[in-house]
Amino acid sequence: MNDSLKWLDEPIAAPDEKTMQAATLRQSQLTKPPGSLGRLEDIAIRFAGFQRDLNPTLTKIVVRVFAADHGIAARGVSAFPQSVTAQMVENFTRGGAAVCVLSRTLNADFLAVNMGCLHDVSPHAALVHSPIATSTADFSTQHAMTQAQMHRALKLGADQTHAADLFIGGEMGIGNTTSAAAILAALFKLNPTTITGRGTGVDDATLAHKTELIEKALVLHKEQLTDPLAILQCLGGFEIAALVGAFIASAQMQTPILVDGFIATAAAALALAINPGVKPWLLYAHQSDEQGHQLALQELGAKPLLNLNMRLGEGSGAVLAANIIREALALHSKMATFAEAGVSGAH
Ligand SMILES: O=C(O)c1ccc[n+]([C@@H]2O[C@H](COP(=O)([O-])O)[C@@H](O)[C@H]2O)c1
Ligand SMILES: Cc1cc2nc[nH]c2cc1C
Repeated sequence: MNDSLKWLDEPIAAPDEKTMQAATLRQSQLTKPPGSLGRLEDIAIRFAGFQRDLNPTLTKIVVRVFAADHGIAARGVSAFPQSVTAQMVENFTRGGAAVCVLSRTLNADFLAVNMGCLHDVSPHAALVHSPIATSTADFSTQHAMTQAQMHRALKLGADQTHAADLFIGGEMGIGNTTSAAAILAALFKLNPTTITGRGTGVDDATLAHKTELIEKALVLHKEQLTDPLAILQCLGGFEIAALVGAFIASAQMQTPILVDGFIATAAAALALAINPGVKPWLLYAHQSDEQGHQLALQELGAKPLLNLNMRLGEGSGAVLAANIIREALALHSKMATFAEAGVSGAH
């Protein structure tokens, strides 16, 4: 691997088995029929392993929303104009976007990261300005980005991670469901018709056009689509590359990651293909309404926490689902045991 990418291969420690065993025992002693808190029990046990602490908490939550424009969007694959990417970045900095509202309730450490938009964005304390270019190139005719651009985007994403109780990576980029569908089709060798969806809400004709462009791109780049980094370079976006870098770096610093919707899942799939050690640190927040997300989750063997028919992106589904993790951890550490409460155990 190229020297500037060596960090991607750095080993990732596994969550602590001993603490998970102790947490499993504690779950069996809490005042409830065994297993009755369902997946909330597994979440608490996993977090005990993440934090090497029998009483894990969700206090420090880092939310980073990476935004970038896509060359493919000029082909008319979205229901919205490309100018919306930069406009939404302004909305993130002013706190008016869905992910901002949800992050505030959670008291999360929130920042937007401009990875490269067609339109200027005003400086703001809640905005990291890291543009790589004004947009990626149109991947239906050329590589979406140069190798140097991809390396920078991966590193800039990694730079946004910190040791924390949870990392959430969101994205914003008009056209990025086309990029994410192409990535997933290439990575899992799927027929583009099964994985391509309506994104922001395109009509039937635009969906057919979008699918055709992906089919064309997969043929054009065929020879190169043999490893995850080449797939990212040919078909990705700067914000998607930043997510890949952030997911790998988070796992390397033993910070669990809550994956959001369709685009974040494409980034997680690439991160896993690059460094499989990421796997135990990933949790999946929700099944997006984007057609293809269910299939992508299935390919990953991932079981999301929620299905609320959301398809917004921004990290919104993940920030929402973090509330469930917080409650799972509160139950785990604050419920009384049978012995403490004087409640009889099972026959
Ligand atoms: O996260 C998802 O599952 C999701 C599904 C559909 C759309 N989006 C968001 O919508 C934008 C991309 O949609 P589009 O139609 O422009 O490709 C981008 O900003 C995403 O955050 C996100
Ligand atoms: C308004 C709007 C907000 C978004 N947030 C994430 N993707 C988005 C796409 C649009 C169009």
